[in-house]
Amino acid sequence: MSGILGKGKPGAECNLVLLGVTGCGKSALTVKFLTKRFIGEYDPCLEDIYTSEEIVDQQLVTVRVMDTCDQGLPVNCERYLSWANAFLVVYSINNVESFHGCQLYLQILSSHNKTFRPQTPIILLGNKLDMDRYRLVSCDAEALATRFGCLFFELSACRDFESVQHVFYEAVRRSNRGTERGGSVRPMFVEAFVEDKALNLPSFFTPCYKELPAPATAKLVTVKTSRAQSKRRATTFTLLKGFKIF
Ligand SMILES: Nc1nc2c(ncn2[C@@H]2O[C@H](COP(=O)(O)OP(=O)(O)OP(=O)(O)O)[C@@H](O)[C@H]2O)c(=O)[nH]1
Repeated sequence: MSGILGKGKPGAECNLVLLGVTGCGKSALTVKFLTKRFIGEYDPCLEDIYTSEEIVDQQLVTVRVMDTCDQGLPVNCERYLSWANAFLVVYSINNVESFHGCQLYLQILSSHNKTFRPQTPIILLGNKLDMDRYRLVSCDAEALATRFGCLFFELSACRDFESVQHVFYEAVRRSNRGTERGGSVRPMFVEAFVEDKALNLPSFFTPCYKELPAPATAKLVTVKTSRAQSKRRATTFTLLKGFKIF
């Protein structure tokens, strides 16, 4: 198992796993990536895998996203450890416990990576950037990302879609690079991109509360239920119907 985004090869696939304590926004980020919408209500017991055909760097990729539900501490990690091509470890910037939860996940992933080659890329994600005025986690996160050699982004599931898509696409790219990921990756902030004019980045990184039009590229293709330990099964349709979409 490795990043399998083969150049020019049809049928590239990438399995992404979202980890983090309850309420950090894994489902909101997943649904935002898949539908461009922010979800306000959710079923905290849902764990599913969603599949979407994406064009990443001119390459068609089947991206599978596992939105996990550990209901507290990480358990039965085997269900995603060898399945994943990249991990997105999520916390809320306004919740210290969620940040502590990330540290636990990073330790598990790190020890898995020590025995697993090529190493599976990890991205640390500070979610709920729109709650910046209630921020409780800041530079600790940057230090944690550096310590575990992962990329670091801050973003918001209820802000612009492009920032969320950028992070998911970066996970796909990293999964392809595999061992190229060094031990001391420079931490990155989505918001830092906005301020760094020298980088000459496209304007879509500007934070934005406005919802974008209906999904075009992020169409849902298939849905598989594969919960090793969660309580309820549901198709994407039911999941999306069950959510209140703003
Ligand atoms: N303000 C704000 N709220 C968010 C954001 N992302 C998620 N939320 C809210 O946070 C709550 C939890 O979000 P979920 O996406 O269900 O969190 P989760 O990590 O999937 O939680 P579990 O399914 O229990 O593991 C919901 O009320 C969301 O509406 C965000 O970026 N900003």
